Amino acid sequence: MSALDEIIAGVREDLALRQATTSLDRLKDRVKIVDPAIDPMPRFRGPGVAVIAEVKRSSPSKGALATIDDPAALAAEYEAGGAAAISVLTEQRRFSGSLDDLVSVRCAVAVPVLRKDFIVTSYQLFEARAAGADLVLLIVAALNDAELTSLIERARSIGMTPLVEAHTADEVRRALDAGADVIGVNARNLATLEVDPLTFARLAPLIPDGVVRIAESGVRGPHDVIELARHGADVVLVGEALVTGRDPRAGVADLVAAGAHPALHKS
Ligand SMILES: O=P(O)(O)OC[C@@H](O)[C@@H](O)c1c[nH]c2ccccc12
Repeated sequence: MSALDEIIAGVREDLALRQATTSLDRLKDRVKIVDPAIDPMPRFRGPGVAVIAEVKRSSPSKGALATIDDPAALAAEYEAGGAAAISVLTEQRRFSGSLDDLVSVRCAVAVPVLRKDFIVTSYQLFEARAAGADLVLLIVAALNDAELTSLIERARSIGMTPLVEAHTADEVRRALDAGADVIGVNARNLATLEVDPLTFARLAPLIPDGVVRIAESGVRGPHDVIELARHGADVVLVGEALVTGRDPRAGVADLVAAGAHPALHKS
């Protein structure tokens, strides 16, 4: 089994437990009363490189990264540093996250919040929206074409923006065919968990102008942001470097400053 298959098997078990205690109808009722989702597009398409800062305690490849007792406080620091959005890992077994983390973060910041998880059914989309998420991650490698198309449409129908993640040229093509307008190029191969830093440069030319290009994983600092911007990144998504760094607010501010450099004018 690939690393991704193993993670998804665990996700499905945890999902079955939640489905047994909270009905879809109950989630739908909650979705009707939460604040409407915030549109991240103006921030993503604005000048400079937008930074999505991630609340990430651990990962299958690196193990424990940071304790993060107060995800809301961390998110507030990210926002103060200029983050355009906050990503919250909600997967429990490998990433030590939860939907409760997302709820706390949503209450603490005004910027859009991304549910970062392994979404395989529309139930998880309603959970995300009920918890206040504005964006959801959809991983092409975890879904067939029909599932991908229907999850994109369903996410939009309840106001959320789908961030569709690809790691290969074929996955970029599948994302575009399914109607994605925000594509995350993950430098990490989720089957082997290895990072190839050149992935974004290789795949970005396959993503047409008008579709938001997000570079995900392995971004260590301002230098990488400049390099990714040169290859057409509109947004960078950063976890490890920020949660293991000394000052999350300054860490985000440094990335934002690097991406705002006038020599990097976006078309
Ligand atoms: O911690 P990093 O290397 O900055 O990476 C962040 C983010 O890209 C990574 O957490 C991620 C990208 N795609 C995912 C899918 C599921 C879980 C996690 C991820």
